[in-house]
Amino acid sequence: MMQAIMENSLHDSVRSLAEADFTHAADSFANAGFKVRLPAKGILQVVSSSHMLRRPRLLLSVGVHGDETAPIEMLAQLLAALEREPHALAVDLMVVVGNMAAITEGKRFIDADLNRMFRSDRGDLAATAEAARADVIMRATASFFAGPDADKWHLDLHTAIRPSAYPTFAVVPAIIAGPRREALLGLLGRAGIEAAILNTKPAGTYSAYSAASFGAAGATVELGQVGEFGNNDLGIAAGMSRTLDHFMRTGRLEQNETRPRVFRVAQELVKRSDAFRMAFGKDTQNFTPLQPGSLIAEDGDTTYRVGGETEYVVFPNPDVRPGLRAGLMVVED
Ligand SMILES: O=C(O)CCC(=O)N[C@@H](CCC(=O)O)C(=O)O
Ligand SMILES: [Zn+2]
Repeated sequence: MMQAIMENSLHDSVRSLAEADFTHAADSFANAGFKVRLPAKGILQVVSSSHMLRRPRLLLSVGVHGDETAPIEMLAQLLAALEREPHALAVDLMVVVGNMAAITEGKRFIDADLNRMFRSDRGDLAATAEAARADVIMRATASFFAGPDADKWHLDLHTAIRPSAYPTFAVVPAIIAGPRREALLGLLGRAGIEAAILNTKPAGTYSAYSAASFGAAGATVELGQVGEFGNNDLGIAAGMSRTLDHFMRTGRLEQNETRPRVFRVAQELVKRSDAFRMAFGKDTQNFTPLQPGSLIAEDGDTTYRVGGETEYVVFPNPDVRPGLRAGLMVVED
């Protein structure tokens, strides 16, 4: 994969971020007077050195799944522009390149899905390579978000495996409520995110961890589909790129009336055994509607059926390990 990046002669900044090399960024922000920390490989923290300044804290993570490359390209461009004028940074910023080994291999994960490990109880995932990486990321996240009074944000940027009726959408931890949820939906709408799923089932994801542990307003954001470096349609991510650029340079969110279409999780499909079978193909596109009462999946004695209203299937994946989420069924909120 890295060789492919070289051959495509993509911009150096993409290669640096994909290889989690923050040397240039660290120098640039440090020379501009920021406190820069590199708590672990693939993690950069840039904070104001003035205690007087109360700035929003923004965490941007990419590559939590190694084959989801578009957000890496998008963020590399944003960081490269900021590095050229580092004084413009108006937020405290943390950048995480999630699963570096998987990025190098162009795979979703090496041993197991990193985005199910942001919790203390990992069951039989505890011995995987990704568990150690999750520990490192969680420690760095805790140090960045320490303290109760800051305005905290976390956008975990992904791409989806299959096509979607809404090419851009977000999964929003339902624990984010009230004005914080409104502000987050405003940010997502401004960024052109078409749908937002309110999720009450955290499933060990990174954005759910930041929300539950530190009160960060945030989401997992799907920006199009999985693709190789150099083959991504970054136009899909252009709205998010503009919105993040504005936020990082002003510390403020633009006013905005547009909101994503809001859904909420009606049921989580958990694969309990290798007998798990879905009633439709795993390439079924996200937000495909299923009629009330229809069969969703069978798993030994367990049968999943649509409830009393139309449900839409999101992330259908029967290939996950037993014990993990094999899909979400969502309804209009
Ligand atoms: O397209 C798929 O099936 C998976 C895309 C993806 O990685 N989605 C995230 C969503 C995380 C969340 O629910 O907040 C994931 O499954 O980890
Ligand atoms: Zn992902």
